[in-house]
Amino acid sequence: MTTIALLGAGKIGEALLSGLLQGGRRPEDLLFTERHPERSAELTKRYGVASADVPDAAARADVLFVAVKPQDIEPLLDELAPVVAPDTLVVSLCAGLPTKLFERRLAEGVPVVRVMPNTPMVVGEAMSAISPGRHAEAAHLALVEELLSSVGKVVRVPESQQDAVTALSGSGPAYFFYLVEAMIDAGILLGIPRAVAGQLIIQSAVGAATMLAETGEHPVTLREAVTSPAGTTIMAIRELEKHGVRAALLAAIEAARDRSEELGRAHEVD
Ligand SMILES: NC(=O)C1=CN([C@@H]2O[C@H](COP(=O)(O)OP(=O)(O)OC[C@H]3O[C@@H](n4cnc5c(N)ncnc54)[C@H](O)[C@@H]3O)[C@@H](O)[C@H]2O)C=CC1
Ligand SMILES: O=C(O)[C@@H]1CCC=N1
Repeated sequence: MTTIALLGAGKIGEALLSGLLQGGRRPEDLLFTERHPERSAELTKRYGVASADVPDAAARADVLFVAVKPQDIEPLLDELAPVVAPDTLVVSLCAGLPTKLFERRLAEGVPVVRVMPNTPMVVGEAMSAISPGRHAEAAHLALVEELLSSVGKVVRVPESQQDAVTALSGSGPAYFFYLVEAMIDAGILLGIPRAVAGQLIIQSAVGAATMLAETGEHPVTLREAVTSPAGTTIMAIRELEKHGVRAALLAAIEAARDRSEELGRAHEVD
């Protein structure tokens, strides 16, 4: 059985740990490293998975998932460099960091796969985009695809698109949460109790997302079906257009893409 170690068990690391267990991986085939001892103890208690230090994880695991913040990567790379064997697969979940960074710092030939997942991983509905580094072969990509399929959907993209993917689906759930939050506020404005407004908006979001996923219809077609001539919806759409919501989304996602590129440039390699 493949042994998998998660390096950094925060929000994404824990979501992956939990998803891999739900997908049938045994606790004894999983390990994690975590710099906060109380966090380690909590996770071991919750999932029955042992913690390890970085050299131990590198010695025992076939696959290392790197799930620390991009800003915390350098000390981890210092620890990993002397202990990662060339046949260990390194999978980075870090926003912005190019596979070249890992290839430059780790032993020659170490296969690296870059992944951009998202937090719906906690409910098995992640969208993960994967890209191979220079030494990653078809079998490595297939293994990463299989592992991430236990926590959601997976697509393959060229690494040159990963900063854009980070802005779209990596950060994407935050934009939907923001929209839901604003719509619940609108319910409060209109005098609906918060709990009822929440129920109305969340079920509308679930229904709309399910229609998008299951009907295969274009979002424009689905929106037009809600928008009756001289009805209520068109009055709201006019306000959204007047306030530049579409342009704001384009600019917001472009800014997120730029930040992902900037996070990578902080560790610039040729
Ligand atoms: N939160 C999100 O929605 C997404 C995050 N990501 C990426 O996933 C990575 C993790 O993000 P989060 O889980 O949100 O961050 P987080 O801050 O919740 O988790 C990072 C964890 O790594 C631990 N850590 C840091 N340095 C360590 C070291 N040297 N050894 C062991 N543990 C160490 C920290 O104690 C923390 O628990 C980031 O690189 C982020 O860009 C990717 C997609 C979505
Ligand atoms: O905000 C961030 O930097 C991370 C990466 C994508 C989603 N969250």
